[in-house]
Amino acid sequence: MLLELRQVTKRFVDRGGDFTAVRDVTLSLGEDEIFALIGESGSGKSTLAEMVVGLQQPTEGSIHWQGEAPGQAASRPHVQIVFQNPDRSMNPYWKVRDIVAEPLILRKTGRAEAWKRAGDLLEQVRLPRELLDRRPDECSGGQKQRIAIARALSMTPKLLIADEITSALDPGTEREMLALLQTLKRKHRMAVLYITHRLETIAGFADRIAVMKDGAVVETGHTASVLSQPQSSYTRALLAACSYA
Ligand SMILES: Nc1ncnc2c1ncn2[C@@H]1O[C@H](COP(=O)(O)OP(=O)(O)OP(=O)(O)O)[C@@H](O)[C@H]1O
Repeated sequence: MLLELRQVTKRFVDRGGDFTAVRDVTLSLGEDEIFALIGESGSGKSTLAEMVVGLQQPTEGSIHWQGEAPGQAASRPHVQIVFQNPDRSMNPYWKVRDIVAEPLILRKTGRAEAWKRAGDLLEQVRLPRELLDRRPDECSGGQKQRIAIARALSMTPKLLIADEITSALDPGTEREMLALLQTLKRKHRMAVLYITHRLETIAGFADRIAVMKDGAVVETGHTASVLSQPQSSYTRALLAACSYA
């Protein structure tokens, strides 16, 4: 297994009191699988993802990476996250070539080589090299998501986390994005943790899914069996609310 979460809980404490965002979650992710995390807004998906990346620490439980001692405070270039709003991770004044090349330059790749790799990476996410000279506001939302993926790929991740990356895209662009993620997963032999509130998007895409409600995983299994024979009443309700009804 690439990654294991064992009884992970995250509690936030503020003036309003205690709030448990993630509750006793145990999950594992294989080396080249697409794992979808499904749940309504506020169910704890992003908090879980942030713990996997290391942006948040679990209050209880532990996260184990293959080949890494538990709790080892390593920087993790091998896990990259792409967010719903690509503008969050892009400097609006920079050209696309600098946005995609930045992680490489920070890791001491020479500028000329990093720019060349930026062009290759754009091709991998099926964008024309002409985009290298544009700024983010001259690109569409779907193009910006692909640019964010290209930048993440520059770190050759073992795990790519996609947090609601298709939520703002039209259905056709969303389908293209999912097909692209499948191709990239195979080419780069990486795992994908795909986070969404839309159960209807993951049939034929994700290998396994976990359904979250109020911070807890209420059901997990192979996508086809969860969709055809949901065990939890909550999953059944989600299915009934979308086109599987
Ligand atoms: N830093 C924080 N302090 C206090 N509460 C937080 C913090 N971060 C998240 N929460 C709360 O934890 C809960 C889970 O949030 P989270 O963003 O993980 O949900 P989500 O399923 O990703 O939702 P969405 O799809 O809307 O992004 C929410 O109720 C949120 O308000």
